[in-house]
Parts: sequence; structure tokens; C-alpha cells
Amino acid sequence: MKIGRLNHVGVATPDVEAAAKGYADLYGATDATPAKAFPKLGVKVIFVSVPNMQIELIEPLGEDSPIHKFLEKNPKGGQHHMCFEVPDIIEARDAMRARGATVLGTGEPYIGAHGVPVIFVHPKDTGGVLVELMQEPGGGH
Ligand SMILES: CC[C@H](C(=O)O)C(=O)SCCNC(=O)CCNC(=O)[C@H](O)C(C)(C)COP(=O)(O)OP(=O)(O)OC[C@H]1O[C@@H](n2cnc3c(N)ncnc32)[C@H](O)[C@@H]1OP(=O)(O)O
Ligand SMILES: [Co+2]
Repeated sequence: MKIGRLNHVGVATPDVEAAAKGYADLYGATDATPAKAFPKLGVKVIFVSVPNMQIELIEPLGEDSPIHKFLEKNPKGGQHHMCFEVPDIIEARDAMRARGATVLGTGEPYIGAHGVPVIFVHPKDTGGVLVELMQEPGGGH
């Protein structure tokens, strides 16, 4: 398994709308999706498109959100994860495990905000950076 293109950088924020306005006002990054809630994933998301990838603004939905504690530690928000595309998410999951990394949750890929299966690799195995792997559109079995 070889890692693919950087699809997005996840940025945690207490307010995705305010954060998206900040990217528009400060950097002219006005190409943004409407905010969308993913209750099962515990986040509200806005994707801000820039020339070669996206910024994924994520706001916690409730205290069970996987980013709730992150925002308690970083109340203004901050860089949260990087997401790379892989050709086949199952092959990637198995490769992570075979290479000694911890795949979060049950290890079963689940549908993320882009509508394709994703996994997350624990930051303790990746030099302190939370990495998400997502099946590249049109990839997989
Ligand atoms: C999937 C939808 C969407 C998409 O792109 O499709 C998204 O990306 S949504 C993104 C939000 N969802 C997730 O992040 C799911 C996976 N994440 C998790 O399961 C948790 O965030 C986890 C386990 C990485 C951390 O959970 P939590 O903060 O509640 O646990 P701890 O406080 O015990 O943290 C353990 C340890 O990890 C360090 N940590 C936490 N978050 C990060 C981070 N974003 N980057 C780097 N390190 C992180 C934390 O400081 C602890 O370190 P320690 O040295 O043990 O204190
Ligand atoms: Co993501």
C-alpha cells in the first residue's frame, strides 16, 4: 500500500461558519460548501476548496464528538488531522495493522464526509499527527 494525494487538512473549530468567513476574508478562499451536520460522525463540516486540496473545517456535535476533548484543550481550534487518499481502504487498513499502527475504532472503515470509506490511524503511531486515510473516489474492490 502506498499513500496517495493529500485530500484535505482537518481543522477543528468552535464555529465552522465563523472559521469559513475567516478563510474567505483573510485569504480570499471563498469556495466553500454549506455547513453540513454528520450526527453519526459527531461533527458539523464545511469544506473550503483551495487549488490543490481542501480545508475541512470541523465543529463538534455534542460532548460525545471525537473532537470535543481536542477543543477543550485548544478552545480557539487548530490543525486536527491530515487526510490522504488510498486506492483501497481495506488494503490500507490491513497494511497499517501489519506495519504496527493502531487503526482507531473497530478498525472497520466507515463512510466519511466525502461519502467514501475512511479509517484513522492513532497519532501515537504517526509522530503525533492524526492521519485519516480515505478511499480515493472510484477506488476499492
Ligand atoms: C470522518 C468524517 C470526517 C472526514 O474527513 O470524512 C472527519 O475527518 S471528522 C474528524 C473527527 N473524527 C476523528 O478524528 C475520528 C478519529 N479520532 C478519534 O478517535 C479521537 O480524536 C482520538 C482517539 C484520536 C483522540 O481522542 P481524544 O482526544 O478524546 O482522546 P485522548 O485525549 O485520550 O487523546 C489520546 C492522545 O492523542 C492525542 N490527540 C488527540 N487528538 C489528536 C490530534 N488531532 N492530533 C494529534 N494528537 C491528538 C491526545 O493529545 C492524547 O495524547 P497523550 O500524549 O496521550 O496525551
Ligand atoms: Co477528515
